[in-house]
Amino acid sequence: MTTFTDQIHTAAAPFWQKSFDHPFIHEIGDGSLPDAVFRYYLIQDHHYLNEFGKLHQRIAEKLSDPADVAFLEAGAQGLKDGEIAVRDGFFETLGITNAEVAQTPMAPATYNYVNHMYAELDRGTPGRAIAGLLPCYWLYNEIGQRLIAQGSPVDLYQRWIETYDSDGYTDSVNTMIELTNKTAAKADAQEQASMQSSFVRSSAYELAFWQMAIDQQKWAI
Ligand SMILES: Cc1ncc(C[n+]2csc(CCO)c2C)c(N)n1
Repeated sequence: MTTFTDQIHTAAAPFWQKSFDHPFIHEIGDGSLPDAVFRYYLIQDHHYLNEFGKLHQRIAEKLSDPADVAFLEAGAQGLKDGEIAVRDGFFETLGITNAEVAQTPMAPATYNYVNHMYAELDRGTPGRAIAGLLPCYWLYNEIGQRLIAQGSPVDLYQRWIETYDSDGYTDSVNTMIELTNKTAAKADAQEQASMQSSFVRSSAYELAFWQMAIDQQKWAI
């Protein structure tokens, strides 16, 4: 049976393929990604992850099923203890200080991606916001699985890849997929279409995020 998430995955497939083929991903794999690009990515991602955690909390406040609330609250907490903490090690390796992070504004692509997810919640529904969170989990898992086979000759990039290929991480992806399907099952066709566009837009923003890092995108012209 085709599930709702199979359907939206197919709708977003061209964006996902472009992420798999993106120079950022290839260069993580072969180790040629310039330090400065990875640094900029990490600083922007720090801003992104902070908002992503807050979004989990905000969505949880609007749901009633205790299991769903618990999963999203654990996600918010897990981000603080897990992914964000792992990144602290990366920051140390690359000499990224809190002051540098604070002084670096969100790049346009980061700002647009984060604001898209808030808009799906505040001007839309919790279901659309959940669909907007899903590419983050799922795309990185597919990228991790593709890259792990080859590995990276650069230790830091290898550690980045391993973050997205652990069993615990794959479990959280599957729970997020289930939550999206459960939410879609309660939605009418119009709401399902809105959930799909939220998912596809987040997939487009994921693609833009790699290029943002390569360009070290800024607001100034
Ligand atoms: C732009 C961007 N998109 C996705 C991820 C990956 N990611 C961020 S939070 C989370 C959930 C559980 O840790 C996952 C998988 C990232 N780091 N940056």
